[in-house]
Amino acid sequence: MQTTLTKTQNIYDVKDFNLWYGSNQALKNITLELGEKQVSAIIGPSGCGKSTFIKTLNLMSKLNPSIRMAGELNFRGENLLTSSMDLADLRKTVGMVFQKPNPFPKSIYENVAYGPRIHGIRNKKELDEIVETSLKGAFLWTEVKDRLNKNAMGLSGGQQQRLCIARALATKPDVLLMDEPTSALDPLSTTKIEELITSLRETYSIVIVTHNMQQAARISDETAFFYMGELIEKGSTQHIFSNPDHKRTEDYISGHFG
Ligand SMILES: Nc1ncnc2c1ncn2[C@@H]1O[C@H](COP(=O)(O)OP(=O)(O)OP(=O)(O)O)[C@@H](O)[C@H]1O
Repeated sequence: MQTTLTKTQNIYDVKDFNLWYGSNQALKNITLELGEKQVSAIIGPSGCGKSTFIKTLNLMSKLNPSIRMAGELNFRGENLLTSSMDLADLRKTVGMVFQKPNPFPKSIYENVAYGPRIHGIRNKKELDEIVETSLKGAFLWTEVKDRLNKNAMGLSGGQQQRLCIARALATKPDVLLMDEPTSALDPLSTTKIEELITSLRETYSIVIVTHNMQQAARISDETAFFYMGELIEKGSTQHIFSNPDHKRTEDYISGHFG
């Protein structure tokens, strides 16, 4: 469990947020704030809406035409549901890492340089610097610095996931969304990613969906518990794991259901 940081401001302020897949309502009246430069964990049983929620934070949900959203999804004070913010700009600021590592079938270098190139950086020296800084930031540099031109698909699963984190860091985001980033990894790779998240928390606001209670307890500052599309409670991780307000939260954390 992380020591509490002095909270400067909230990066997200979600109010009365609802989401439907066709006629099926997956998120119901969600109201919560997500703090800047801290790790916020989203937990809850399968199907409670965790992935749906995290995907709305960079409007990935807009890719699915059956989805309808209502309410407020304020990012730095701007409601993403009504704002004209460019989606590419939003996704540059709000990076995402998925459950299964998904590097491009290109070289390690090209995976990291891809985002900055799309955003107009052409200078080789500048790209070299971004690639090195991002790989260092993702704790991968020493393992790959001598084979940057080798295909990323030749890396181990854990290395691929750290490469995906480096790829997200390369566009200099403020927020990192991580949807079960370690569920496909072995325990050693999981530990490395957890250490990485703890180090990134100094610089980035991180939101992580996890099924792993110990992981949420180890790395997050705040935890939100979702159940059947509703937010049951959210608070400091210490509070949620030691003395939650709701019995359902306690039952879930103690393994009585889910
Ligand atoms: N693409 C989709 N189309 C229609 N319904 C969906 C879609 N994705 C999710 N749902 C529904 O939305 C609800 C929430 O699903 P979601 O995947 O967000 O839950 P989750 O908590 O992330 O689950 P898990 O822990 O199993 O990944 C479920 O009822 C699910 O069936």
